[in-house]
Amino acid sequence: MLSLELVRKSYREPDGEELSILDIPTFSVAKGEQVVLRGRSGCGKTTLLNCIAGLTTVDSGRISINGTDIVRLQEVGRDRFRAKYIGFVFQTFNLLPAFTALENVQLGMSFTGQRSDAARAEKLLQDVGLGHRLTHKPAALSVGEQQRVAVARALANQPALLLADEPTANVDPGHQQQIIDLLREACNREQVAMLLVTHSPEVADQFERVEVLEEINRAVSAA
Ligand SMILES: Nc1ncnc2c1ncn2[C@@H]1O[C@H](COP(=O)(O)OP(=O)(O)OP(=O)(O)O)[C@@H](O)[C@H]1O
Repeated sequence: MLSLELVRKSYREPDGEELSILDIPTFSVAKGEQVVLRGRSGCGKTTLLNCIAGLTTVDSGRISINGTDIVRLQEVGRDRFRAKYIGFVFQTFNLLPAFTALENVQLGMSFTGQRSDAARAEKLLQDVGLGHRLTHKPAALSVGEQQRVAVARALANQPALLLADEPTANVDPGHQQQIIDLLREACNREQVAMLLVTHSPEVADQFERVEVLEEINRAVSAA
């Protein structure tokens, strides 16, 4: 469902130098497959997720999701595609502070153009154990609860691909496993493919497929 071919991404340094971050000959994830992505700090994991989500443009290459090469889409088309097919759980949650937990999840739906479905949003929040926190705003939620809202929001549009960037990094150890279990259950239930970045060996050990970015990325191995 996800396949990358000859994907290159570099950043321009303040001194004008080009810094090559990604040079990936090939990488793919099958429908419903759950893959962990590891690698040293700064090797390009977040950059890769952002490229796959179309949040960052690549220099060249092909990123195909369900048969559509998102690199070839114009910005508006890419935004629509992302809203429809991709769920993203960020390390820092990125919840909208002025909106309640329920509204944050509903907003995840409205971006896709589908009618905002309060019943589904409520069910998603119940599934992550927050049925009693629907009308609370992020500031009134604990860090672990905020991350659970973010998980529910990422699933709101019934994505085909879930990208999770260190979703347990800011959560205490007691809640880490809960977040991982929630993500895995949701992916199993809805046949969602997942690419999960984590630094935690305990988390990585729970997955059948663990990829190390340095091993699939020529830019890093050459550095
Ligand atoms: N917008 C940007 N402009 C210039 N350099 C950037 C930009 N974003 C990231 N970088 C650099 O690209 C490299 C890869 O960053 P990235 O955030 O993808 O790494 P990472 O593997 O996710 O790191 P970590 O595990 O610490 O989160 C780093 O050296 C970073 O400083």
